[in-house]
Amino acid sequence: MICYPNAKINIGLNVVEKRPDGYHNLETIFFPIPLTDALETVHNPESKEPYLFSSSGIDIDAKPEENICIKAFELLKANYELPPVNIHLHKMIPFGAGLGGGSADGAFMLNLLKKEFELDVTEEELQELAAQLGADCAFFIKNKPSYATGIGNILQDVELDLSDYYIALIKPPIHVSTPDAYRGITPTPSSHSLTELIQLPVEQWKHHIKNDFEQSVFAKYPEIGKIKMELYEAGASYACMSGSGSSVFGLFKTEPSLNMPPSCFTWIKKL
Ligand SMILES: C[C@](O)(CO)[C@H](O)COP(=O)(O)OP(=O)(O)OC[C@H]1O[C@@H](n2ccc(N)nc2=O)[C@H](O)[C@@H]1O
Ligand SMILES: Nc1ncnc2c1ncn2[C@@H]1O[C@H](COP(=O)(O)OP(=O)(O)OP(=O)(O)O)[C@@H](O)[C@H]1O
Repeated sequence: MICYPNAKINIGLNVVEKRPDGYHNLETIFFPIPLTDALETVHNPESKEPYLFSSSGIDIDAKPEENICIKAFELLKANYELPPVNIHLHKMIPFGAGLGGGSADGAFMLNLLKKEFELDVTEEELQELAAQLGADCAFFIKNKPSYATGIGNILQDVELDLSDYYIALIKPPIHVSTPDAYRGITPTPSSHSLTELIQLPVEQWKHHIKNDFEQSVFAKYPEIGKIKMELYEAGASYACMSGSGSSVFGLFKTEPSLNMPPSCFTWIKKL
């Protein structure tokens, strides 16, 4: 069986407070986008190993057992009977990008194994397992535009139709560490909820919807802030860094023509 784990963008992100466990409570809108990896499982009854893992595409430079797909497999196997399986990941979503690609692979792996082996596991149970893999993973079980609070794992559906827009996604060759990005922030409660602010026309979002990571990340890596400026200069209705960076996205009414350096990953698509 095959599936296509997709990336997400964060439309606004407010880091509200630091928790005693070291994590942060936040407020964000998760929006799925059609930039995908491919993940395949093949039942291999002859194998003596619980899994055989292979990968292609972008090299993520991790041992198989460090791959979040395998962490998801092991987590499910600790709770349910799983026969031997061959797993192949074709990696296309840049990582260290704030696009949640690793989290998507983990969550989709859980769903794929559930389907392949017809496991009796509810969506709620899958969400709980996913949350153990990473703060962003629970979202990818639902994979619908969502308002997220808590550490990003308390989810509420939101109506958000961006099908009139093109998205341009730019990832410079910079890896932003998520824990470092959180350390760079002074948490502040927000005065208006993002569920209210996304009701405004997209053209007004730039005056109201921000990503709290931008200030410290742009100060450390001015190139990322410059990309956001260039997206506005190219006519973006709204532009924002995704998650803790380093990718930046722009929403455009018409297909943009961009002149980004070849070292940047550039992806443009009608939503
Ligand atoms: C920046 C975001 O992508 C926004 O969607 C997420 O908050 C990050 O989610 P993620 O990559 O799934 O994060 P995890 O792998 O669970 O955590 C990585 C590290 O980020 C920090 N972390 C993460 C999420 C959160 N709400 N507060 C945190 O402080 C913690 O130091 C944690 O050790
Ligand atoms: N399937 C996977 N996809 C991406 N990275 C993975 C995966 N499995 C393990 N990793 C490791 O996780 C690290 C990337 O995590 P990181 O959190 O930066 O990226 P991400 O989960 O793709 O997206 P985000 O930047 O939104 O959190 C890499 O160092 C990589 O070795």
